[in-house]
Amino acid sequence: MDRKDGKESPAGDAWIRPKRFDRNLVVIGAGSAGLVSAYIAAAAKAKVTLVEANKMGGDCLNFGCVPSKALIKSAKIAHQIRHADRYGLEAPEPKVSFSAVMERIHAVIARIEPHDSVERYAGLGVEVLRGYARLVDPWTVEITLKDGGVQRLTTRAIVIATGAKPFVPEIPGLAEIGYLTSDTMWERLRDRAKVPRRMVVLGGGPIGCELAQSFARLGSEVTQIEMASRLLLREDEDAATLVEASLKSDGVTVLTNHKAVACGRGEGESWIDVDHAGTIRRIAFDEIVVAVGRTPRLKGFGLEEVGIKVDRVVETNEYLQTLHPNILAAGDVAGPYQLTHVAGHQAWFAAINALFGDLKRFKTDYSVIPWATFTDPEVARVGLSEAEAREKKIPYEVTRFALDDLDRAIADGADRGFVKVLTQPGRDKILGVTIVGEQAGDLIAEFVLAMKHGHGLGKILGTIHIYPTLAEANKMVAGQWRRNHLNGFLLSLLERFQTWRRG
Ligand SMILES: Cc1cc2nc3c(=O)[nH]c(=O)nc-3n(C[C@H](O)[C@H](O)[C@H](O)COP(=O)(O)OP(=O)(O)OC[C@H]3O[C@@H](n4cnc5c(N)ncnc54)[C@H](O)[C@@H]3O)c2cc1C
Ligand SMILES: NC(=O)c1ccc[n+]([C@@H]2O[C@H](COP(=O)([O-])OP(=O)(O)OC[C@H]3O[C@@H](n4cnc5c(N)ncnc54)[C@H](O)[C@@H]3O)[C@@H](O)[C@H]2O)c1
Repeated sequence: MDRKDGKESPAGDAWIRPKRFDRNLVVIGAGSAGLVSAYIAAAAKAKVTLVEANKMGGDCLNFGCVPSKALIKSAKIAHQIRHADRYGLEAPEPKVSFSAVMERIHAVIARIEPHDSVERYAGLGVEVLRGYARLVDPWTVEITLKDGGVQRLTTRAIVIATGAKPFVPEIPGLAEIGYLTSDTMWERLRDRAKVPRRMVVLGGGPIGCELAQSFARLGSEVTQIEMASRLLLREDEDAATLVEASLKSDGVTVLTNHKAVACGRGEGESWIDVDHAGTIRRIAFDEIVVAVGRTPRLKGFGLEEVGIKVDRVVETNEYLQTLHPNILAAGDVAGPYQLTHVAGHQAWFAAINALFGDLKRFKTDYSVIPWATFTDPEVARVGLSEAEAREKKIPYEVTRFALDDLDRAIADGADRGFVKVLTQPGRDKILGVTIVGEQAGDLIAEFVLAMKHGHGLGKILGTIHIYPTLAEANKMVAGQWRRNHLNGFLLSLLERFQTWRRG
């Protein structure tokens, strides 16, 4: 094909498409999206190169899901020790060795590292290059290798899986005083013997809430600052309210409707000024963690140079193709979600469409996407929230089951929370589920499966659940739905029948 053949690249007239290619696929970034894309390509017998500039495993393994969940576990145990008297045990103030907590976090990362290692992927048939990749044209990737040297590869297709990084707002003085983000905190706090005494967590999203609660439980005085009117804006208010109450009971000072306006240092300590309805308040701290969202890594590796728009995310169609159909994107860099399991889900579509898209393409399926925020209580969701249903004007009915009515939750002292199911009016078809409670992220799996395969609440009600488990909450909510929809006419007929049978 010569340069005038626009079939593969409508924007590619300025470049000459190679006649032959070194690779079937080059994947840029070895996080969740890149690893899965490369693995699928290798499984499909493609010649695939995976390029990683920093750490194999990307953000999830090194700076995100894995370290944060390891931190949450230590914090939860500290919390359980502190409140052991609720279970008839002595409740000493836990002695936290913060350096040991941090060491454990790094040990957990090290345990999981082999799953994402160069060796593992080489064994699966993926060539892994450590270095920084840059698009030269729609079919050529130049890699500045970590060990020195530059390598150019021509490739039929490219998957952009460069992820996202913490967004740092322009607050006067913030850069000068020094701040932590999820990218830096795990190394920067690694050798601290003690947990920071006073911490500010900027942001009330999932990252801010998980970190604020964990540090409070480990002994920090935490102030969490959120400029919106409440925490966890993506979730329904009833769910966020329970999380906020829990954070407060753990000692977090939650400041909603507070906007950070300036930072500085004076009299030996750092401070942040927050504006609440026109009143400025100063908060002193030892460490500040900025957790106000994550921005896709879009710049500096040639996307704009090949004409791809990079306003917010890499612009793709429903097949994850950019304006060059042979350049696709997956994971945080593509959006619309920023979740490891969605990155992996998209990766299948990106890899298959990259390799076979000119023969058959598959539309990315976002119909049933679950997620959880791992605060205590956890908040898990799949499908519509009430707020979304209202906004989209989708008719719905709500059925709730409160965990303080569930035997196992009562026995475990885990009775804060609820299961809330949205269904189509008059039908058991599930539109969305929110679960707040212990292990909500695990409990929701049953609803994810039901929604994925079109099973309604009736099917969940008809399924045996082990007694006594937290999972029974799912059946309970289905039972509640059934009771709400009993047929009055049928019931009165039954009553008359039974009366008649008694003679
Ligand atoms: C604190 C925290 C907690 C989180 N917790 C959860 C959770 O519990 N559950 C969940 O589902 N998600 C969670 N997430 C989100 C999750 O980490 C991300 O959604 C996921 O890592 C996205 O994967 P990705 O492959 O798109 O990007 P990444 O994991 O960011 O990988 C992209 C990789 O590309 C590399 N790269 C970038 N540019 C180049 C280049 N030009 N050349 C070569 N390499 C390049 C980067 O070095 C990086 O390693 C959390 C995130 C954070 C920060
Ligand atoms: N358990 C999980 O699945 C999990 C955990 C952590 C992160 N993540 C992913 O990472 C993404 C990023 O999370 P996040 O919590 O950083 O971002 P977010 O966008 O979810 O929340 C950021 C919050 O910060 C607030 N904010 C923004 N600017 C502010 C300012 N200047 N001052 C005060 N508040 C400000 C926003 O109003 C918002 O509520 C999430 O969208 C999620 O997809 C997932």
